[in-house]
Amino acid sequence: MIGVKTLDDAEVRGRRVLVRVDLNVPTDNGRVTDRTRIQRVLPTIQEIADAGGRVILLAHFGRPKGGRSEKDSLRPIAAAVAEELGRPVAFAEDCVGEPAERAVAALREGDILLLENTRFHPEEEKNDPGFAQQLAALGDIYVNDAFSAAHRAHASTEGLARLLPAYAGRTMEAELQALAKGLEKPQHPVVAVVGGAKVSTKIDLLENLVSKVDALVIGGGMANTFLHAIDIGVGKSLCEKDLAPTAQRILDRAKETGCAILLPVDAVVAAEFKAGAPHHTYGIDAIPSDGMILDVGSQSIDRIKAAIDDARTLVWNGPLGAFEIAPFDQGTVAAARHAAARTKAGKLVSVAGGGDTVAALNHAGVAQDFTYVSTAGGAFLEWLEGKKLPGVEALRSA
Ligand SMILES: Nc1ncnc2c1ncn2[C@@H]1O[C@H](COP(=O)(O)OP(=O)(O)O)[C@@H](O)[C@H]1O
Ligand SMILES: O=C(OP(=O)(O)O)[C@H](O)COP(=O)(O)O
Repeated sequence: MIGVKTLDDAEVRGRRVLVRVDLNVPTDNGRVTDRTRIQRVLPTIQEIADAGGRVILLAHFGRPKGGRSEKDSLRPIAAAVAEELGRPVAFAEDCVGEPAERAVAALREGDILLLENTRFHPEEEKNDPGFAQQLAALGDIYVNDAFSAAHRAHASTEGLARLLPAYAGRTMEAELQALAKGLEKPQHPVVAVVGGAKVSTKIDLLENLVSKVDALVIGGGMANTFLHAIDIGVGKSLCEKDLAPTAQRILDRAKETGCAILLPVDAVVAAEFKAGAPHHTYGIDAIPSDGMILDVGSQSIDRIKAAIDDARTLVWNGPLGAFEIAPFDQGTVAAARHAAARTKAGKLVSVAGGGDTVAALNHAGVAQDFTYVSTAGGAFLEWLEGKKLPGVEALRSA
């Protein structure tokens, strides 16, 4: 169904397996503050090591622009991976050349090695064929388990798949299966929930969604631009007024495709963007001129829940309000819990992604109840935009 070879098709015993992972995790003074991405790639690493493969992990960290820097070294991440795995992880000071070759040569069956940041070489981001060849020379086969970096056509995410027998790792496989269920071959009706701060970062995404889904819920700061476009006053709310024609075009397109658009019918308004700020719920026609919309109101929440009840598939990106500051998290939390309950009851396939979306679902305490929550930010958005991801395409044509 997903059109790629997986670990089921790979013979790994005794072989040097180059495994591309995404270890681009948040850190504070070298300490990893969220290990989700590390935990996601453990099954692939364990499976290959347990089957007698020699695991060579390839990853980038930060955006060092081709130069070496202590702050972008993967060395501290190797320690975190080892801790999570409960087995040793060797580290090589460079991802190509003598340090890498020496470390690879020392690997026994079942051993695990992490190579230093691929982006310490500018050739990585240029997808330089010579650099990809140098990486390929270190392995016998290639496994890509980094969906969240698959929107980059880099040597370690794309080039390598063209040089070695290439397979999807278990996380990549799960991600592609979930995405196929979410939007590529979903069960209809499909409802998309899109929120977040701005329209400007999600124009392509909204345009793609209105041609694919049956209903689109627009919430968060971006809803204000749509409300402004249909002549509803939004007071001092976040609003990209210059994008009103774009919002109108998306609304017109939705009419053509028969996609129902759900905009807020009421909103929680405060005078300032601050936790616990005095707030009041107004009908959407009556937003005070000095007020700021920070969440959807209770009637809007009921409509969103009803739209979720009508759907068999849900795709979600972006919070419905300023969920980081209470009580403006209520719309997001209520909708997330409702979707989670429908999913647990076996009535909904729910797929969510995006940095703040994952944080919002965790905040609501229901991320584990969704069918799939992607750890990808940019790659998930590009997929929602309907773009082909170079890392995935390379696996498909391998
Ligand atoms: N009504 C609103 N006014 C201001 N900011 C909002 C509003 N609704 C949501 N936001 C903000 O949008 C941000 C998330 O947007 P975004 O980065 O687009 O989401 P994601 O990372 O999931 O794609 C959050 O920080 C949230 O506080
Ligand atoms: O963390 C990442 O991006 P994301 O936060 O958009 O998911 C990926 O590792 C890609 O990194 P990049 O955006 O520096 O190419």
